[in-house]
Amino acid sequence: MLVNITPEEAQQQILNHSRLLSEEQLPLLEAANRISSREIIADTNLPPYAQSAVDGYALAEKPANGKDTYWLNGYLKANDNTLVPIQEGQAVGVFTGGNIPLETWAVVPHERTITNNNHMQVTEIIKAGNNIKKVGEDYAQGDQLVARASLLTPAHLSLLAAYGQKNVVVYRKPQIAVLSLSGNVVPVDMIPAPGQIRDSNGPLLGALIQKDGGTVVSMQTSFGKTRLELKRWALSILDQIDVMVVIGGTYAATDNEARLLMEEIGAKILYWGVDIQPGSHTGASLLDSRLIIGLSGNPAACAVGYQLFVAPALRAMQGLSPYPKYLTAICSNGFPKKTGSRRFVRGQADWNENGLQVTVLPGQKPSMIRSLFNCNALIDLPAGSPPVEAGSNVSILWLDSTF
Ligand SMILES: Nc1nc2c(c(=O)[nH]1)N[C@H]1C(S)=C(S)[C@@H](COP(=O)(O)OP(=O)(O)OC[C@H]3O[C@@H](n4cnc5c(N)ncnc54)[C@H](O)[C@@H]3O)O[C@H]1N2
Ligand code: MOO
Repeated sequence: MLVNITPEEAQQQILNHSRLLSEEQLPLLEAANRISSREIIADTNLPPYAQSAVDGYALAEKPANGKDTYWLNGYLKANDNTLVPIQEGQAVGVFTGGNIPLETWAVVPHERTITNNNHMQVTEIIKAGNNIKKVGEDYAQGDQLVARASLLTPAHLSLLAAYGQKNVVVYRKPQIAVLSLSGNVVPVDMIPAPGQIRDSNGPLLGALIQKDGGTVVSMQTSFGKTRLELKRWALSILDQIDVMVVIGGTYAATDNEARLLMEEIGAKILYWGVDIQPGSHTGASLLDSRLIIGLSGNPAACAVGYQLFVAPALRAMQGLSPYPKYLTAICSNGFPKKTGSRRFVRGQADWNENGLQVTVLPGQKPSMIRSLFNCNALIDLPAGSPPVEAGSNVSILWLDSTF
């Protein structure tokens, strides 16, 4: 077992055991915000035929001197056969998105023409190819429509619909169980006695897990449960889940509830203790190839631990790049404390005319929830850093799933 390691070493341990999930096929609309598990290649051109971009007239050739009169040879409806080439001196009426005759030189919008019985005169200069949507100008046969492991956006859904894909194959959602193990934590619907607090970390993680594409299969507190009941619950839920997150009970040297529970159910401890603040009391284990991740109980420690250790696992399991982006930002208000261990300070990052700025949010004690509001970045301060002066550069992790 590794002890008191760096967050990068802990992430590596977790990623070593974050298996890519199996696939499922979903109707197109249900696939929004899911991760494609296959590359999709265009089997035809888009558009498949040359089409008109306007309601107007397809011309056989360039108008003489920029203006000319054509013989108007009827109208092509959107689904009419267009294999008949347009004849010299002719114009054919066409519709937006509809087919155009073979060998059309350009299409002129009807408001740039004057028609008189079977004659049509072009009133403005146009150029070759004007208002023609060329075959494959959007996507050509063989182009990549969706890369494997892409987050399916509204643009993807639109493109897949244009290609007639009613269903999409995606990675299934990671299934997660959350257990709050802290002795003084009670469920949300209970009135806490003196010394007790409500489980606020469970819902925090539940919401983050859903943002990161997971499903919360079960959320429990240890309140009122015997050790044996907790053990039975953990073992019974195991075959329904991919990851178990255990909150709290991670610290005490001899009475470490989280580690004891993991060991009692037969999990192999991968590491315990990570050299960071907040959230140093954190560890992970493996049971039947499932990860059990233990996070510190203090709310901000639990939140930081989720971003550093749980979110990367969920991303990796769905085929996404596990790591959040590291960026350099100007710290607009500074941070007054020097650091002992490496510290992850909650911040709000945004761009303005001076570049990327980050503001240290109020309420930085690990026991407080306040710093999670508006937090979209973790400021990564190295161990032994002096206080951060306002206006200096800091390194930030740009969070994918904000609080
Ligand atoms: N002598 C020492 N005492 C403590 C140390 C230390 O190094 N030496 N570290 C402190 C730090 S930092 C933390 S973090 C906690 C870690 O404790 P645990 O992970 O064992 O967590 P618990 O004791 O179970 O809980 C701590 C605290 O967190 C709150 N909590 C826990 N679960 C929840 C929940 N589901 N929702 C909301 N809040 C929760 C609660 O206030 C607990 O009292 O140890 C310190 N002590
Ligand atoms: O895990 Mo504690 O800060 O280190 O809250």
